[in-house]
Amino acid sequence: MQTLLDSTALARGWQLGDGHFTTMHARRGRVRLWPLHQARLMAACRRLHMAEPDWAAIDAELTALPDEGDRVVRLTLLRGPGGRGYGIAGCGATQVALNVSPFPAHYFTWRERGIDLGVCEGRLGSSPLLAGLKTVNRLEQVLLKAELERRELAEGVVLNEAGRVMEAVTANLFWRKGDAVFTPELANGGVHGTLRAWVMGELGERVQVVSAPLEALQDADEIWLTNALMGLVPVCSLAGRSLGGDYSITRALQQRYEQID
Ligand SMILES: C=C(O[C@@H]1C=C(C(=O)O)C=C[C@H]1N)C(=O)O
Ligand SMILES: Cc1ncc(COP(=O)(O)O)c(C=O)c1O
Repeated sequence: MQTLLDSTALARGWQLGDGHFTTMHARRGRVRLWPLHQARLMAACRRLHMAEPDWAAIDAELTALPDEGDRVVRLTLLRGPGGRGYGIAGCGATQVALNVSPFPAHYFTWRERGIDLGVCEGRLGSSPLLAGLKTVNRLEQVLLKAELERRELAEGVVLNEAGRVMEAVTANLFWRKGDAVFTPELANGGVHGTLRAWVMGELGERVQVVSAPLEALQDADEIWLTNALMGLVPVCSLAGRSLGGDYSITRALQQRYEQID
């Protein structure tokens, strides 16, 4: 499925990476956590000074998804045609591409069995203007994913240049020490994940948003990753050290997440 994309809008996307996107899980024809995806898209449009897309047209497309199985639905918004160079004055309506693809089945295995988490050598740069946004500029993640592939790692913790824990390559992360739950502060980089927002809503004030060194993770009783496709994935070991197998919060959150659309 592909909609409403013309070559001039693609030109800004190709030439400048001038757009943002979200990747969603559709189950039996319904996009899970659509309100959180839409809220992030709206926030990104505001921060990037992009016009909002035609939400009614998008709703119509999403409503027409096949009522079966699991699918990946990627919604990309690119700034409309116009402007000169970087300039955005006079750019037209935001352009939309909706792509549906098969769901990566290994994420179901990851949810059940957990994964071994590495620590990436590559670091994230500081980018306060773009922090939290899922822009179509994802070259840092492309390079980090290349590192995972080279080292045959399922996923890896990514630090920033100051050595603070930021996220994983394709996911956000949480950890628990005793009763306290933590997630990295993302004021200078990273993606404000929809599943991260959902977990923070579920756990409320129990979650502390912190700037933490790798040692905090190494000292954790439980670690889990989140993204809209993988859901909540328990971490069995960090850099080769077992975490002890207590997945209590991860399992409780997984159960709650299963019950919602
Ligand atoms: C780049 C996309 O989505 C991100 C990347 C992955 C992945 O590499 O597995 C998964 C979810 C997103 N974080 C995309 O084109 O959907
Ligand atoms: C770098 C990065 N961080 C975090 C996330 C998690 O975001 P979400 O929960 O919306 O999937 C993703 C992908 O989805 C990502 O690519």
